[in-house]
Amino acid sequence: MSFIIEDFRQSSIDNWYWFQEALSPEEIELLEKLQADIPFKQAVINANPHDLEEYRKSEIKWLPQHMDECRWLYEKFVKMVTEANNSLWHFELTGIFDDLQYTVYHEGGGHYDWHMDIGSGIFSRRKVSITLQLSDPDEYEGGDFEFLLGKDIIKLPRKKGCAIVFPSFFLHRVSPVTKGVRKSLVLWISGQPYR
Ligand SMILES: O=C(O)CCC(=O)C(=O)O
Ligand SMILES: [Fe+2]
Repeated sequence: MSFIIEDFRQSSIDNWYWFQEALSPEEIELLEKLQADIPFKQAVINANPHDLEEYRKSEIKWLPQHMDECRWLYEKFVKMVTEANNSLWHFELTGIFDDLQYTVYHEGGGHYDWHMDIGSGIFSRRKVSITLQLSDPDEYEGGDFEFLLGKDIIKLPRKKGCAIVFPSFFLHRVSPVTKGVRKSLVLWISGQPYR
């Protein structure tokens, strides 16, 4: 009789991780100066492009990986994702396929409906997502970043400068902003399709 020896390492795939102060107020100020020179792009979604406005209403711009001034930001994000991944999931992560996304949701319906960050084609490489709150909770109403886990809606922390790290297959949304403006910084860490 022979036995197959497997590595039965456990993975907490239904759990997330967060950092209370991922960026300091001074670092956020620096980032805001950096992004001011970059133009906004039309946001695309991988769900139903016909419902663009209905599904997602936000302004986005990309902070390029190759821009030297952005390097410190990428380093911080990679460090956070590595810590989260080593603690919870143990996914094979190999790189960053998309640039850092700077996102703005305006009063009067700025939102992003329930979605996963993975999809077919190039989106199948996203494995871990990280979102960083760039706005003071007092500056806006609504605009909650939420997970749908089973039938529970989980509201994530709103504190300016905190970051939430989660598997890219989590269903998540940004509820409509009813007052003020909410901003976020999002990055996806990639690898071969999940393993
Ligand atoms: O704005 C956020 O915090 C999250 C945005 C998001 O889920 C996305 O761009 O995929
Ligand atoms: Fe997302």
